[in-house]
Order: sequence, then structure tokens, then C-alpha cells
Amino acid sequence: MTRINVAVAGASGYAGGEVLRLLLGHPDVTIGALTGGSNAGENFGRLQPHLVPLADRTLEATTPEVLAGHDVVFLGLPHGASAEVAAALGDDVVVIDCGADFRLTDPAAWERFYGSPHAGSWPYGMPELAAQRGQLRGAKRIAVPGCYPTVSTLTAAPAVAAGLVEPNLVVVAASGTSGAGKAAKTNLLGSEVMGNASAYGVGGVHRHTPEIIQNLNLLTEEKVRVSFTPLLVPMPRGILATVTGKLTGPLSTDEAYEVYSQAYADEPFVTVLPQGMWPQTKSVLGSNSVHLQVAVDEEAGQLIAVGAVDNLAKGTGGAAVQCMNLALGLDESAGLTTIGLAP
Ligand SMILES: NC(=O)C1=CN([C@@H]2O[C@H](COP(=O)(O)OP(=O)(O)OC[C@H]3O[C@@H](n4cnc5c(N)ncnc54)[C@H](OP(=O)(O)O)[C@@H]3O)[C@@H](O)[C@H]2O)C=CC1
Ligand SMILES: CC(=O)N[C@@H](CCC(=O)OP(=O)(O)O)C(=O)O
Repeated sequence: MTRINVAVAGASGYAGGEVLRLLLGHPDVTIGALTGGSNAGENFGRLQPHLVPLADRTLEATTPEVLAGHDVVFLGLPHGASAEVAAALGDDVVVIDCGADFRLTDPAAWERFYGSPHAGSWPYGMPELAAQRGQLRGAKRIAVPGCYPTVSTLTAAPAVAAGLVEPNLVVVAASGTSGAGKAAKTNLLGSEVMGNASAYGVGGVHRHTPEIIQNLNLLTEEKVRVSFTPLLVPMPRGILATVTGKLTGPLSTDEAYEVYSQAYADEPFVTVLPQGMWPQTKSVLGSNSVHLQVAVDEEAGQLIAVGAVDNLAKGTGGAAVQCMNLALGLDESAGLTTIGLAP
């Protein structure tokens, strides 16, 4: 088969680096241009030392000319930068955006949470959600989900779709620091993060809230409400999310478990763990998997589901590669693993 020539914009960042780590193990891909912003002109090996086969490359500027001539272009750029770059790429090129620019379908929700004009929406890169897989096959433009929306949506989806809970959910999710990107920020200094856990974006203001709601609204006729609270915890990668919802009727843990197991029985990257085992981030690090478990708290009348994901893998780079595979008609799992890195 002809090899697929791929460029990565934002190659010096965390998302771009993870896309490249996975593409280096992909059987059908040749890696073309690597572009960035402030580090353009730097030796790539110094920017991403773990990507040894690319050590002799140079990071180039992100321009239409440099990105031209590739079959697939991944964008790992800050919010707001993708639209302009994508507009300069031909309709025949597959563009896979790891940023948020094209995720939301509602312009009002975009403007409220991102404070800029809405660029539009593209097919949403979560094959496991509703009819998304069909829309991703052959797609030329794909918006990869955010990391919190990935784990929150997949953790909540079976309960919402089956009407096990009222459509009024509480999501609390703890993320590692790579979720915030590689650019220097004071609150991400080692001395601020080590030995510390903190909440941020509390009170319905985090920009992933409308994305989670948009996803879950695909699964029920009722209007979904989500109260989302993110936490920053001292680990480089991973998110652990808990989703809590009020039961709509009598339900046992066994019955809830059966609903979750059935919902994901055919999904290669979603594992409902054996009953009694609870997700932990270290089991999914480096893998494209989401691990899930569910329980019913009968006294409190609540269903609690817990999910773990690697924010850089299934939460971004892995999902992006999975989407590329679908768009190009390749094996959906090519270049991806379900085996985590532990301890
Ligand atoms: N980190 C994560 O867990 C996740 C990230 N994402 C999304 O992926 C995207 C990238 O995030 P992340 O990798 O974490 O961020 P980083 O800060 O780690 O990387 C940003 C990248 O974009 C480049 N860049 C910055 N500004 C410009 C510009 N004006 N023009 C061209 N290139 C530019 C940087 O280049 P240089 O080094 O040269 O400055 C760098 O390569 C974001 O949209 C983010 O929301 C999505 C899900 C999860
Ligand atoms: C820990 C941390 O700061 N996380 C980021 C989420 C990053 C991400 O996945 O989402 P986007 O692709 O939408 O940027 C945050 O809370 O903004």
C-alpha cells in the first residue's frame, strides 16, 4: 500500500509529541513536516528528545507552504490558531485538529466559553459516541475531543442513554499537569504542583462543560445538565473522572454493570473492568484505552461511574490517530495499543 505522508503542526508541544510518538509505530505512515511557533528553527531532537527517529529534524514555521503536499495534517496548536491554518489547506487533505476550534456546534456556547467568533464545527472524533464512527469514515476534517470530555462522556454515556439516571450529572475529574500544555506557567512549576491537589474552573465555567453536554445530548431526548469540576493533581499524565447521577428508579450494581458491559461490548478501546476493580490512571498511561467501572449507592439513590484515561493518548493523540485510521479506511487500531504503562 502507498504510504501516508503526514505533517504535524504543533509538533514541539505535548499533543503534537504524542501524535508523533504513536505515528512512529504506525505501519502505514511516513512523517513529513514538523512545525511549531516560537521554537521554529530549533533542532527537533532537543525539543522532543524521546522521539529518537526524528532527532535530526528541524522544527519549521507553521505556514501553508510547509504544510502543503501531505495526505494528512494534524494540528496540535493553541485554541484559535487552527481555523486559519486549516483554511489554507486543500479540501483533499485530511485535517485532524487536536484543539477545540471546531468541536462545538452551538456558536453561542463557543462565544460564551471561548470569547471569540465561532469558526464552525467538524465531525467530532469520538467513534464510540452515538453515530460518530460512521461520520468519521472518509471524513476530511475531524475535531478531536478535549481530554476531560473524552473520559467524562464515555463514563456517563451508558447511564444517560439507558435512562438509569436523571439527566443532571455531577462530574469531578482530576487531571495530570500535561493537560495544561508545555508552555511555562507559574501554577505548573514543580514547587507549586508537587505534593498538591487543587480545584480550578469551579462553578460551571470550565470550557469543557458545553462539550460534555453537547455529547450527552446526543443520547437522550431530555436536556442534559452537567456540573463539572476539574482538579489538578501531581502527576504528568492521566485523568480520573467520577460521574454521579440520581437514579431514576430502583437499580442494583449488577444491573448497572450489565448496562455498561453491553454498551461497550464491541468497543476496542473501552474496557469495563471486572466488577470490584476500579479504574486507575497508571493502567491506561500510554494506551488508547478508557477504563470504566460503575456502582449503585442504594442508600443515597445515586449511580457512580468512574473512568480513567491518558489525556495525551485516548484524550488527544491516540484519538487523533484512531480518527485518521477511520478517515482513511485503515484498521481502526493501527498504531495504537490497549496495554498501559505501569507501575
Ligand atoms: N495537553 C493535552 O492533554 C491536550 C491538549 N489538547 C489540545 O491540543 C492543542 C495543543 O495542546 P498542547 O500540546 O497541550 O500545547 P503545548 O503548549 O504543549 O503545544 C503547543 C504547540 O503549538 C505551537 N504553537 C503555539 N503557538 C503557535 C502559533 N501561534 N503558531 C504556530 N504554532 C504555535 C507550539 O510551538 P512552539 O513550541 O514552537 O512554541 C507547540 O508546538 C491545544 O489546542 C489543546 O487544547 C487536547 C486534548 C488534550
Ligand atoms: C490540566 C489542564 O489544565 N487541562 C486543560 C484541558 C486540556 C484539554 O484537553 O483540553 P483542550 O483540548 O480543550 O485544551 C484545562 O483545564 O484547560
